[in-house]
Amino acid sequence: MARPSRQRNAPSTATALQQGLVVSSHGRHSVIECPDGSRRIVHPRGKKNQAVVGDRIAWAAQPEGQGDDGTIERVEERRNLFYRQDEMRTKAFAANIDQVLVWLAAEPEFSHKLLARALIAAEAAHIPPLIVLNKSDLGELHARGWERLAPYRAMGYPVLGLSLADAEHHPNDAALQALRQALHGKATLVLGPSGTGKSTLINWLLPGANVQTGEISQALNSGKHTTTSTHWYWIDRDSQTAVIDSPGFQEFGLHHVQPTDLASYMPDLRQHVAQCKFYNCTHLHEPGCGVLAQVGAPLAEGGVHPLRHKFYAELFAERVADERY
Ligand SMILES: Nc1nc2c(ncn2[C@@H]2O[C@H](COP(=O)(O)OP(=O)(O)OP(=O)(O)O)[C@@H](O)[C@H]2O)c(=O)[nH]1
Ligand SMILES: [Zn+2]
Repeated sequence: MARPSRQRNAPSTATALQQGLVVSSHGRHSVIECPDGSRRIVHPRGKKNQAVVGDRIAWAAQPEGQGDDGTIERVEERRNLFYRQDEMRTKAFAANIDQVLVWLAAEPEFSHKLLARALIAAEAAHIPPLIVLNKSDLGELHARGWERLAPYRAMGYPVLGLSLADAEHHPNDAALQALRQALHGKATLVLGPSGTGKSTLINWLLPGANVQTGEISQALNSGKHTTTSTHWYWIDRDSQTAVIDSPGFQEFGLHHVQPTDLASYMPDLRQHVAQCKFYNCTHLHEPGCGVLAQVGAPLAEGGVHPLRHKFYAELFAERVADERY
């Protein structure tokens, strides 16, 4: 029996709202996990889908006869949101996460700039980062990458070196165990360049992960395997530990970070700011600047690596230039 058409867009006050966790997102559609573990597709009432992976949402079932998809009625308040932003748009990675794992490898060689930008975005969102350098089986190349990470270790970020090659045959490997330990009980967003082993990581943590996303994502992507969307994977039976993978990126805009806040999101600079003579010091040229005084000093003694200060100055200039327009 046909229903009156006005019901189509009527708010669903009659239907009790249900809770769901957004586990993947595909443009206008999101896949949610319900408290009973079942999954279903939901979409917003309006054009734009505000929900991102990791969001808790309240959703309503469609009136009978109007399909299985639910509608997103409310996105619950977020604990945090990890995102990047350029002039054009904001690109959210995930909400409500406990840490950001920047996943790098001996090869391809990582970019300091992208790493530094991702770390600043994490600091700005108050989400603790950790760094992994994969492919330690590549010897010399790995040693070089490890050396390039020295400033990040010195500024206090946890950095793990490991190899996922043949990982399933080395369950007692100390570094792999340390990684599992770091992930335990948390929701971790994994972020990193292409070719570093992120898919290998998910498959090691969760053999058969592709199967788990199976049916619904195939329906939404017309069967082609996609790495262009973000997925939330529970890696334990109790749904306490999750990893979230995300598509790679070439740019990491920080339009949401004020130039004068930058130093407070860079731990190596931050530790010296209190020594600056002027309260509004930009740490670029001022006399009596606590940061400039440490540029080139040994890292072990709290020194600021010259490349880090150069990066800071460039990013500062970039952000100031953005604000002029
Ligand atoms: N030598 C070595 N190779 C590895 C290791 N981990 C992964 N690989 C290889 O690196 C290549 C890239 O791994 P993927 O897991 O596809 O990398 P990804 O980060 O998911 O890359 P995209 O899918 O392009 O985003 C594959 O050939 C893996 O077999 C490792 O620890 N050592
Ligand atoms: Zn200063």
